[in-house]
Amino acid sequence: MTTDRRVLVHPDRATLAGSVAARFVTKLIDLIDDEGEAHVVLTGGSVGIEVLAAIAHSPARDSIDWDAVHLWWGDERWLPRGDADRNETQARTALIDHIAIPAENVHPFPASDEGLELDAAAEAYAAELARFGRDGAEHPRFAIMFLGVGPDGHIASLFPERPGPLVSDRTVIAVHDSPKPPAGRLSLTVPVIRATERVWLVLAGADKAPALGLALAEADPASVPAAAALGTKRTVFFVDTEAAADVPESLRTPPSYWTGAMETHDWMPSSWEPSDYRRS
Ligand SMILES: O=C(O)[C@H](O)[C@@H](O)[C@H](O)[C@H](O)COP(=O)(O)O
Repeated sequence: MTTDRRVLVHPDRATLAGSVAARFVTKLIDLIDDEGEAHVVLTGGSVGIEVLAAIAHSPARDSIDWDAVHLWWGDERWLPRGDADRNETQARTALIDHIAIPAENVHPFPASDEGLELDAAAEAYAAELARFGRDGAEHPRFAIMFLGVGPDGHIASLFPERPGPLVSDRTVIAVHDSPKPPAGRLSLTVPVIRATERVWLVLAGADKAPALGLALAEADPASVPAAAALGTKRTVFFVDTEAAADVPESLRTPPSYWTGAMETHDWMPSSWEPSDYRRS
């Protein structure tokens, strides 16, 4: 586990989404070359879905061997299959419907109209995770996990001052009283997030600035769940200038650096690192 966090600041959310998409495509190609497969966790939320749409628009997306990719979700809203507010539905519309990924490689959470109660649905998803765990692991080895961040600092459906961020004995929880609608939700837990190799947090807008500042200051995860988001290899906050308002100037990438950068991202080698800044 590394506690190293990086903050990459982009001039606006469109540039942010394009930058993350470009990095995702190149990283995924490398991961599949090296390891033969990659398990990826998607997020709901506006920025997370914009990233997926940007991946769909990347000319390089067809260079990915999607047969080797498994898609999972960090959380889901307890709604009927196909509901426009389900994270799964939005991800399918933005990306999955446009790529040649086998249906069995897509692992959505159960939906509310499939005959399960919410708690049983959490257990069912935990069982699906365990089916792909190697050597008795409770879940697959996740190569990349996307996470959105709420203005209150929540990630996935782990909300501040609720039991969720503190759960450590399960991989999946049912949330019955989410402060963000709908009330019913399913979520991966912190131990799964922290077992992930690369945690990529995507956030934009001035209302996210306090949460970002507190997460970087390593606030108590019970109050700021985003502070618990750490990957075993890399933790990156992809943000826009508005969300970065509370990030010290010394840690920010100058917006001018990014101007025009999008035209070149699609073909940049995966070893390319923008002028990101480490915290220490
Ligand atoms: O189902 C959801 O709502 C989420 O997965 C949630 O954790 C989301 O990612 C954040 O609330 C950020 O959402 P925005 O980017 O829309 O602010």
